Parts: sequence; structure tokens; C-alpha cells
Amino acid sequence: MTDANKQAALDYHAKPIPGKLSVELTKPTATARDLALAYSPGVAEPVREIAREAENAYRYTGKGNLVAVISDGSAILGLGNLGPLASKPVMEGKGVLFKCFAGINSVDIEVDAESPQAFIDTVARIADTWGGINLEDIKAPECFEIEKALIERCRIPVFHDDQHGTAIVTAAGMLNALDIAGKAIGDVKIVCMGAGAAAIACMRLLVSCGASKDNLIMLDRRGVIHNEREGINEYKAEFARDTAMRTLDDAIDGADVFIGLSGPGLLSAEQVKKMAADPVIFACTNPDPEIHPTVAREARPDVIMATGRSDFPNQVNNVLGFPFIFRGALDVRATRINETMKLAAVHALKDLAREPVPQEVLDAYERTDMQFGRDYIIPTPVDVRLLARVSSAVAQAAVDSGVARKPYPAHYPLGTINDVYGE
Ligand SMILES: NC(=O)C1=CN([C@@H]2O[C@H](COP(=O)(O)OP(=O)(O)OC[C@H]3O[C@@H](n4cnc5c(N)ncnc54)[C@H](OP(=O)(O)O)[C@@H]3O)[C@@H](O)[C@H]2O)C=CC1
Ligand SMILES: CC(=O)C(=O)O
Ligand SMILES: [Mg+2]
Repeated sequence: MTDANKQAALDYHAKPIPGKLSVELTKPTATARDLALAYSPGVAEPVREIAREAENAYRYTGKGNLVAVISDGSAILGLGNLGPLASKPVMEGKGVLFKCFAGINSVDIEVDAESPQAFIDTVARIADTWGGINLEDIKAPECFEIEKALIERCRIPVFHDDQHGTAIVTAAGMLNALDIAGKAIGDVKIVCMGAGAAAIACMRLLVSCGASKDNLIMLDRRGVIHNEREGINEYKAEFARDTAMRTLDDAIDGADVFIGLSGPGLLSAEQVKKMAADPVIFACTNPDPEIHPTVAREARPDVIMATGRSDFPNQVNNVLGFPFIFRGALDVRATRINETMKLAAVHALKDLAREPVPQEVLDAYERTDMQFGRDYIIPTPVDVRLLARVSSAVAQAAVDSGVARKPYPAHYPLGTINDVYGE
């Protein structure tokens, strides 16, 4: 970013009031009668109803449309472990996206936890008053243990966005990119830079979508994850290969796909030149990708290039997933977000990219043309059709797979966020 843009970003967060979120009232509060209903004595009535029957919390409070965005700040974007307080702008940002794209209320909670168990206990103790929990920017490998324990302990959906949101969007974009490149997912040689939360989940989902583990090389800070390496955790071990390759230079030679979920500037133009024809590069590290799109394009005009950012074409970013996935899950009161729901979201996203782009999206991106192809492999976040397509697909999948506690909503498909409460 230029210095001017950096200052603009600071000003955006600081002015006219600090932060990006505020709380709004949904009921009148002007009169003594209003207050007698909202607070004492009236508030005692819903309290009694909820104490009598817990499900009444969905009727008398905001629980059913409320997601907690919870982080320990241990992996803030690609900036590393900068702690809970520094993660707050990102967590507020996730709240903004929940609200503006899916009409979901959210509150960010940044936990200063001395251990994964302390984090788990903290979240488990507050979980029941939320509709869902979005875990964010928690580093691997702790994130895996944390999410698993919370899914077991909570009766509401718990979803680590950096794992599953990222994986869903990456898989959708990848299926489209490979189609454009004329390659079958089962045949392509994939290099994944990074072996953390996002990388492990992305590779697992790509394998579910047909990629072959035998064609997949994963790297971390120490290089290629191979069978002879000692001290790799069980998650990295899932992707360890019996190979003589040791470095990115070795792995990238002839690769069809590079997926970066690691750190900035780790892929060079020279390495891109060594990739196979029509290479697919998803340099998804935020805010600064593994390679700048201009550099990649100069090295290889045939590249299909995506980043995690809003200011380049093909934004492969979990913003395309978590708002709509939670929308669908909340609206059928799903107890969890399972693999069937994730795959439904992949296909909804993938298929939407193949449809004509609405004028409002062109206007928002100041483009005269956007159509399925190298520079448009995935919908943009401002596309209002995501709300209908992804949420509906996820809700239907929850019903079909038996995790929904309510039927498919009568008010679906949603046209805009104004429709989320139905009639
Ligand atoms: N576009 C999107 O939607 C998303 C993008 N991301 C991006 O993915 C990245 C990783 O996030 P996340 O998985 O949550 O974080 P984690 O901390 O869980 O994982 C980071 C991984 O990156 C590896 N890594 C970091 N620096 C290097 C390096 N110099 N060389 C090789 N490997 C390196 C780490 O290696 P080691 O294991 O050796 O420490 C680790 O495996 C971030 O940059 C984040 O912005 C994440 C989620 C969504
Ligand atoms: C997008 C996101 O969640 C990340 O970079 O961590
Ligand atoms: Mg994140």
C-alpha cells in the first residue's frame, strides 16, 4: 500500500467515531411504558419463559441471529501472533462483513488465554447465549484441538473460518480455474506453501473434491514436508510425502497449481516461470500475497491468478463463505456445520461464477465487463446473489444431512438482507 492509502486506512478506522461497528435498537424506548416493557418490570417475563424453556431464547432475544467472532490473536491475517488486542480491527471487520452481506449481528471477543484449554473453557462457558461461534485467526496446530473440543462441547455451530471458510472458497475458485485451464483436478500437481490452519483445511477439502495427495507437496518454514522429517505434527504428517524434494524450488518445477497460505513475497518470478502451462496461482496471504499479481503476470502471461485482496481480480477470501454459511446454518438452527454443508457451499459459489454478472457488481468494481474466465473465477463479495445461493444451499444441506433443528425456511431464497427475518 502507498503511504497515502495506509493513512486512509487509519482514518477510515478512526473517523468519525473509532471502530467499525455500533449497536442498534430494535424496539421503541421513548416512553415510560416502553421502558417498563424493555426493562423492569417487563423484562422479567421473557426471563421466566427462557428459564422454563431454553428454546424461548430464540424467540425473545437476539440469540438466533447473533454470532460471536472469537480470537486469541495468535495468527492475525499473515501478520503473526500479535495478541488479542491487536486482532480487534480484524474481528470488528468480520462483524462488518457478517452484517452487511448476511444481515447477521455479531460481537467480537478477544481472549487473552494462557493455553488452548483456557481458551476452550472460556468460549464453552459463554457459548450458549449465541447462535453460532466463528473462531478467527487462531494459529495451527492449536486451532485444530480448540475447534474439535468446542464442537464437542457446544450445541451451536462452531466454525474456524480460517480453516473452513478459506477452504470452501479456495475449492470453488480452484475448480473453476482448473476448468478454464482445461485440467482435471485429479491430475494436477499442487504446491501448497504453508501448513497451518488454512493450508491444512484447504488441502483436505481439495482432496475431498478430487485432488490426489500423491500430487500434492506441502511446505512450511523448514521446506517440503516429507516422510523423513522429524518433529512434524500429526496435521502436517497427513500430507507428508515420500519424496526427494526439499525446497520450493524443487517443488515448483512443473507444478500446475501454487496455493499460498503462508507469508508475503515467498514466490519469485523465476519460480513462476518454472510452472506448467496455464499455471494457477492463489497467493492468498493477507495483506501482502506470496507474489504480486503484476509480477506473476509479467513472468507468465498465461497465469490464472488470485489473491485474498479486494483490490485485484479474483479475490479468493473467506468473506465469500462465512457470512452466507452462517446465514444458512442459523436459519435452520443447525447444530453444526458439517462436510455436506461445506461442499454445498463450494458448489454454490463455483456455479454462481458461471452466470452473468449484475450491473451493480460492475458498478461497485468500476468495470464495464466481468465474465467467467481468467479474471473472474469466483463471484465478488458485493454480489447480492450470494445470499440466496450459498445460504440456501447450506440450509438445504443441513436439512438433508440431519443437523437442522428447523425445516428449510419458508422465506428462502433471500433477496436482500432486509428479508432475513421473513414475514
Ligand atoms: N485469503 C483468505 O481467505 C485467507 C488467507 N489466509 C492467510 O493464510 C496465511 C496463514 O494463515 P493461518 O493458516 O491462519 O496461520 P497459521 O499460523 O495457522 O499457519 C501459518 C503457516 O504458514 C507457514 N509460514 C509462515 N511463514 C512462512 C515462510 N516464510 N515460509 C514457509 N512457510 C511459512 C507456517 O509455517 P510453520 O508451520 O513452519 O510455522 C504455517 O504452516 C495468512 O497469511 C493468512 O492471511 C488465512 C485465512 C484466509
Ligand atoms: C482472510 C482471513 O481470514 C485471513 O487472512 O486470516
Ligand atoms: Mg482470518
